[in-house]
Amino acid sequence: MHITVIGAGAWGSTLAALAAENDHQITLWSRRLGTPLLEAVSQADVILCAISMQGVREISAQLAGLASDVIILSATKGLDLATATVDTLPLLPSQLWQAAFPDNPIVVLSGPNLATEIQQGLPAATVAASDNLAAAKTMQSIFSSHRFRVYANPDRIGVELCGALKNVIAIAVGTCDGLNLGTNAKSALITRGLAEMTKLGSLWQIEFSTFYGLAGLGDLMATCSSAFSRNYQVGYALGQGQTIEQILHNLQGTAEGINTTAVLLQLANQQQIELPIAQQVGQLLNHTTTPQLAMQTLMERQVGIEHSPD
Ligand SMILES: NC(=O)C1=CN([C@@H]2O[C@H](COP(=O)(O)OP(=O)(O)OC[C@H]3O[C@@H](n4cnc5c(N)ncnc54)[C@H](O)[C@@H]3O)[C@@H](O)[C@H]2O)C=CC1
Ligand SMILES: O=C(CO)COP(=O)(O)O
Repeated sequence: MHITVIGAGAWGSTLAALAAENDHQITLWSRRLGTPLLEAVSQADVILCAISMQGVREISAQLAGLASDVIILSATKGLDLATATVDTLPLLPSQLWQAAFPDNPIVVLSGPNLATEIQQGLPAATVAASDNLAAAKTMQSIFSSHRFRVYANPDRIGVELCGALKNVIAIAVGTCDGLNLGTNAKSALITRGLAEMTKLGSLWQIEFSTFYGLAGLGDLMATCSSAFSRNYQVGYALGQGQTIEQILHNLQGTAEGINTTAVLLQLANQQQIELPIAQQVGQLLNHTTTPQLAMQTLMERQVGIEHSPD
């Protein structure tokens, strides 16, 4: 098949290499290359979008007149700040694609997939999620190999939401590690982070089981335990006392959790819900708390019942 990969960053180039290993024809497009976007997609059977969240709306608007059988595969992990209004939930990247191309099959690729490890040839598994199961299975056949296992899943929105939310928790867990607070604290934060993710998921009416799959718990574990994760790196450096400005100056690549935190804080405000971890991450990023105080605030919250929805 002919696959046009939009975005030649860490993830786009890694996915392009996986598909090329399976003898698919690849066109890699990046805004830096100067090739017209419409020319890059003119032969495509599949358009794989692996750019940062901030570019998805703009790029999807630039692509007009696609044949309705072109599959759109979204690999971005974020939430759209512009669509978080009082009456609507913020849109996920695949929903922006669906709005631009209502007749095309849309698939989301998400899972514990640190690009650096995959580039090193290490094994990994992921999820291709779509309400169009045939399209999800096509993605399985394009990307699966002895070192990359692709599971199909019908819960596109749930899988995609997990990928966006875990980045916020990874910033918190990175901060905890940067402060050297130990394994018990880290485990507590990951587990309560998963509870915060499922609480948010109920707004989208997401299947509980999705949170316990590769895109949920799987990706949460990977992102919260690896120094390759940019979100974890942001948190770790905050915990070590750096400012967000210093961190962003040195960061290689995108840490989507920063913008996703801003979207979640807006959502928490609109829906009048408490998101204890995201709220502390937001304050850290806005310089209105310190790493030590953020962790202390989480520890000193009123204790409650473990599996209560609040
Ligand atoms: N690196 C990883 O391990 C993984 C990353 N992801 C997700 O993939 C997405 C991209 O991540 P990376 O490739 O790692 O980031 P990166 O920072 O390496 O690359 C981002 C790419 O997006 C492009 N881009 C940004 N804004 C754009 C715009 N307005 N118009 C056109 N292109 C634009 C950049 O030119 C660059 O090619 C993120 O949403 C990330 O969460 C998902 C799974 C794994
Ligand atoms: O999503 C990822 C791993 O699955 C990559 O995480 P970072 O964006 O934090 O590097």
